[in-house]
Amino acid sequence: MSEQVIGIIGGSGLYELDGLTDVKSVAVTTPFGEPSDEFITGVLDGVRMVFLPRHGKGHRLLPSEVNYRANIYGMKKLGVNRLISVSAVGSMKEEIVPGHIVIPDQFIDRTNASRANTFFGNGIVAHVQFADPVCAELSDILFAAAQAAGATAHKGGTYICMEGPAFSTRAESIMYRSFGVSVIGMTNIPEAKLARESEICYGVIALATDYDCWHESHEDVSIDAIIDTIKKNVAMAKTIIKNAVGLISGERACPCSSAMQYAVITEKSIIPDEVKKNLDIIIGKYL
Ligand SMILES: CSC[C@H]1O[C@H](OP(=O)(O)O)[C@H](O)[C@@H]1O
Ligand SMILES: Nc1ncnc2[nH]cnc12
Repeated sequence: MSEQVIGIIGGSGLYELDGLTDVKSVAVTTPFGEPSDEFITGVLDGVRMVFLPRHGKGHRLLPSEVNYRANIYGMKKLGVNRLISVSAVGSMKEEIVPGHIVIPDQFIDRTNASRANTFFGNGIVAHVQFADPVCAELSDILFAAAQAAGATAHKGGTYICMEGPAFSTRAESIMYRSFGVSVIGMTNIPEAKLARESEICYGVIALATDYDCWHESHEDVSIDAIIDTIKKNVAMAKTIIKNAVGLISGERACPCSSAMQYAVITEKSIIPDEVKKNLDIIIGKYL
């Protein structure tokens, strides 16, 4: 049985985890450049954990500046097989009130800058299935963990990932609502794609912090209001993580762990050695 290692990527307002023992700060080198920060490893209730603040300590990286490839590579190198993203999001539905938790099950990609969101290229081509972009098993656990923490939690929903850093215009916000999305953020889509390519289960705890700018009787989104909502809810987010760790057990039975089995189309004999070496940690077993 392979060891379970749970990774947490902390978004806006979640820059550390509580309750870890045997804590170490680990600098990870990757063929894809620098991760957002050093990884924090430790043990929570007997389970090995790896934590990374997405925007770096002190929140110094824009959503477009985060090196998502290095972050996911680092998680894989440290043995992570289930990865939980904690993210601040705008609510796009009346019933998702700021302070509520959403466990999204779909994404729409509205990023437009050149965020590197694949490990492939440079002589190797792969196309992984992404119809269901999050791990259903992990998402079920996150929902149960949120309910057990006393949160008002919404199961499922679409997270639309915009480029930022400016928030949406009112016309964009109204258009996104017409798509039927539940929440809006700027970070999750590259992570979800890279986690899938790495055969890591990916699930999201999204904390609704605001009503973006579509709601006629609420203030337009501002950093002040977001930080205020995060501060009021950060303890709850940490409880959800702790609950989730307690609920995760055993081998993975989901398709995530073999997602890349048939995804590489390039003839193995022509894949450059350097590329094979760089991808060894990610999908070496198939090359
Ligand atoms: C601080 S508000 C905008 C910022 O917050 C979200 O980031 P994260 O997913 O890391 O919590 C959003 O995507 C923006 O990057
Ligand atoms: N309204 C919003 N738009 C994009 N990202 C967000 N993160 C938190 N609130 C947001």
